[in-house]
Amino acid sequence: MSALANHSFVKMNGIGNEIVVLDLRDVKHVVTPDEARAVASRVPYDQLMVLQPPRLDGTEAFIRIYNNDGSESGACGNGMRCVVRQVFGKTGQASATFETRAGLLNCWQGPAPDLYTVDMGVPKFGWRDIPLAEEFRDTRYIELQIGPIDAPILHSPSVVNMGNPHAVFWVGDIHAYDLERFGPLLENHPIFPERANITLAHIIDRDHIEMRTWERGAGLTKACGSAACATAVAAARLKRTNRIVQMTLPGGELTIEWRERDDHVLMTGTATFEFEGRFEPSLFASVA
Ligand SMILES: N[C@@H](CCC[C@H](N)C(=O)O)C(=O)O
Repeated sequence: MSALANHSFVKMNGIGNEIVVLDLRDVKHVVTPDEARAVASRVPYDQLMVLQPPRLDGTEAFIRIYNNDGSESGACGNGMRCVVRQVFGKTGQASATFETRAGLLNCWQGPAPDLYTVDMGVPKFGWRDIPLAEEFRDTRYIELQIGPIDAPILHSPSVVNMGNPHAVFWVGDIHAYDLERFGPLLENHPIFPERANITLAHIIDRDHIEMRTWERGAGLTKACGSAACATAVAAARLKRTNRIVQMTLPGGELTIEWRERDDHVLMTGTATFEFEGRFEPSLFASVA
């Protein structure tokens, strides 16, 4: 029987990004892609955040992040705020460090009781780090377009790795494009050997950007925290915004700071508890 049978979980959201938090620190089990998909079929989520026993001194947990298609990601900003809220609520801590595939993440209580800040680390811009399938010396804009060659619909995205790959297309109206149609084409474009998260972003002014994202492995979501970080950094890199910006996403607001002194990206926003449940054993009956 699956180790997840009868195990409790918590359903949350990070400004509308649907998150399931599963604390497996007391169980020696690595969730399989089949199990991740089985969970998504019963408790629909964008990301499943699994807490495993800590591997390093001074960390609370090693976090595995699953998309609802069963693939794994190195980063999930909104999911991390949900994990942080759960852990702080249980222990009374006001700060903690977690390990993910992308490295160590320091997290702390934000400037108001319902706000949580995650240090998302240092963005990477090298073409091999994104990763891209071919060399681009300047990743502030890369040559990539969809639509007719002489009248492209979307073109010249900025690319950033924020623990996961992101492409940001700069547009005048984020609602004027069929992201559900173009998202999968761009996510799976051969230029992105590990696929990519695809964002449409509109710079309102030097302190404010609005955006929406088609997520790798999860589809259209109400919010993507790492995409908000990637977009803020890409805009500041183009000198079009300041290093602290307000990000408006379909599900809510995030504040992103690309810290001057060490280039770390700090993401601040809310995390919302929805309900707690327990997995029925039958859910995993046909799972390897
Ligand atoms: N929603 C997340 C990002 C989730 C991971 C992404 N789909 C990927 O595979 O890279 C966030 O808030 O950052």
